[in-house]
Amino acid sequence: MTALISRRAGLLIAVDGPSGVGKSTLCANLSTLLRTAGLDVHQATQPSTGPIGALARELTQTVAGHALACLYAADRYHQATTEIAPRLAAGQMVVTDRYTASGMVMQRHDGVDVAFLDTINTPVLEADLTILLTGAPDVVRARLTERGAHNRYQDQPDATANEVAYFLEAADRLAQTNARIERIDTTDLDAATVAERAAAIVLEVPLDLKEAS
Ligand SMILES: Nc1ncnc2c1ncn2[C@@H]1O[C@H](COP(=O)(O)OP(=O)(O)OP(=O)(O)O)[C@@H](O)[C@H]1O
Ligand SMILES: Cc1cn([C@H]2C[C@H](O)[C@@H](COP(=O)(O)O)O2)c(=O)[nH]c1=O
Repeated sequence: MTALISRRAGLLIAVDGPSGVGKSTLCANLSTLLRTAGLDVHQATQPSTGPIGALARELTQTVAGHALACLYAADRYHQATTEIAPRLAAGQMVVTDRYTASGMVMQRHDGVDVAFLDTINTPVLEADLTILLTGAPDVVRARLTERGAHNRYQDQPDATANEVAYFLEAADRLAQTNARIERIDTTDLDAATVAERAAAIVLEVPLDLKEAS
């Protein structure tokens, strides 16, 4: 897949996976470990903290389907050009909490078809590495329940099992585009161990990936 924005430096690391699996926890812990290792890390999140991201987050309760999918995709494109690409060009590593895979998955809950989601989520800026967190659905559900739902998707009892399956499918489709995906099964791992494994993976990403664009 051709990235439309050229990158001169820095790596884009996407952390993705089902709601409640531990993405935000990992992004915080991973960023700390990578900074300790001497890297200059910028933490991003999808939806972004910008105006389109705020709108997407707000409208998730009342808007559904194709319209919401396009709003999230618009936020991703805007964030790629205004927030992420400049950081990469300045030589920072960007760690993002959710990215393309979430776009390929989340509006499946609303019945949007996979081909449409894959098309609108063709990345304007491809992640150099996607770390997909997965886990047994009952374990992920328990984490989500303990933390509390953030929106209507997370309130649905069968959402977790569906998301676990949808993300694994999305990872397979991304892998077919030569995207680099690494899965971590978090079922039996504590948060510190997940972060250590993720940091080891990130630090092994070949630097020549930076030149791909
Ligand atoms: N490896 C782990 N083992 C056990 N609990 C964990 C682990 N990682 C995170 N948690 C806990 O699980 C809950 C959900 O974690 P977190 O908010 O990081 O998930 P998330 O994937 O970012 O969720 P969302 O997609 O809803 O934002 C939190 O209470 C967190 O402390
Ligand atoms: C990127 C993206 C996100 N969403 C939804 C999924 C979650 O319900 C929220 C983000 O909440 P979080 O608990 O802070 O992770 O946004 C989506 O529906 N589509 C997307 O592309």
